Amino acid sequence: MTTPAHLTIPPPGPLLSVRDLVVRHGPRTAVDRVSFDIAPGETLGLVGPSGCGKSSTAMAVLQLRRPDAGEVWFDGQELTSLDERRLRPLRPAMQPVFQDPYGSLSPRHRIREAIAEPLRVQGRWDRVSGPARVAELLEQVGLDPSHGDRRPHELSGGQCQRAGVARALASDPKLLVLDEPVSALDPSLRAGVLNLLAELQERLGLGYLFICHDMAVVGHFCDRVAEMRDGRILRTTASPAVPAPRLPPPR
Ligand SMILES: Nc1ncnc2c1ncn2[C@@H]1O[C@H](COP(=O)(O)OP(=O)(O)OP(=O)(O)O)[C@@H](O)[C@H]1O
Repeated sequence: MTTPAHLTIPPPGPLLSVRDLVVRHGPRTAVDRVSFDIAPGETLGLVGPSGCGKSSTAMAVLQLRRPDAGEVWFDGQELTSLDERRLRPLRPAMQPVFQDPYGSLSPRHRIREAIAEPLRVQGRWDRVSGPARVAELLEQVGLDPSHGDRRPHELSGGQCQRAGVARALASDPKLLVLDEPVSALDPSLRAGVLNLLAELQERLGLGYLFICHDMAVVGHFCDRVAEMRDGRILRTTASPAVPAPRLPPPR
């Protein structure tokens, strides 16, 4: 039986749509008219040799570095045309997770405080629901409540990266920009963090821009892969239609 035309639901539009993005560092064009889309719940891998412009693309998508040209449509809004005041309320919905798990958390603050900070800054903290939300986030990323009382250097790299993910999730994001999120981790810890990211995506419908130089990881983890060279995207290919098996858990 066919569905009447007036009852069909249109497919959701892209969560992120990047159009002809240009980023220059002085005379050097690091990103040269790059375009791509990411749908809700989708992972786009961005791969390419060192210096090809992956991180510059990520920073420009996040508007942490304003691009020199092009458009970044996120959740229906064009970000490059917004001034900082109008951008501020949109920033929580797109969160970065960087390579160095220790570098993205203040060494002075306990993990619990680091996760609470976005809730406080965004005016979503109260004495009852705040600590409960932090406890829930710790649990969501597979950390014990006791990890919340430690400082970053008292955690392993993998635990610290999980804490960084929990802090990103505290902002209720729709998009995570993952810039080499497991490259600095001991190989035995990588699969655990990647499996966590896959589970969170499934549960929360997050879109991921996933920067990585390890093609084996990219093949397992991404729906589509964009290959970058010299600031340009050479091609975008789909991963195999059959979902790849989950990576084995860490030993
Ligand atoms: N802040 C900056 N000032 C000047 N040049 C920069 C700056 N950031 C990046 N570049 C240059 O822009 C180009 C792209 O760098 P980018 O870090 O985006 O590449 P990448 O693909 O992420 O590299 P890697 O994999 O090594 O992190 C490189 O030539 C780099 O040297």
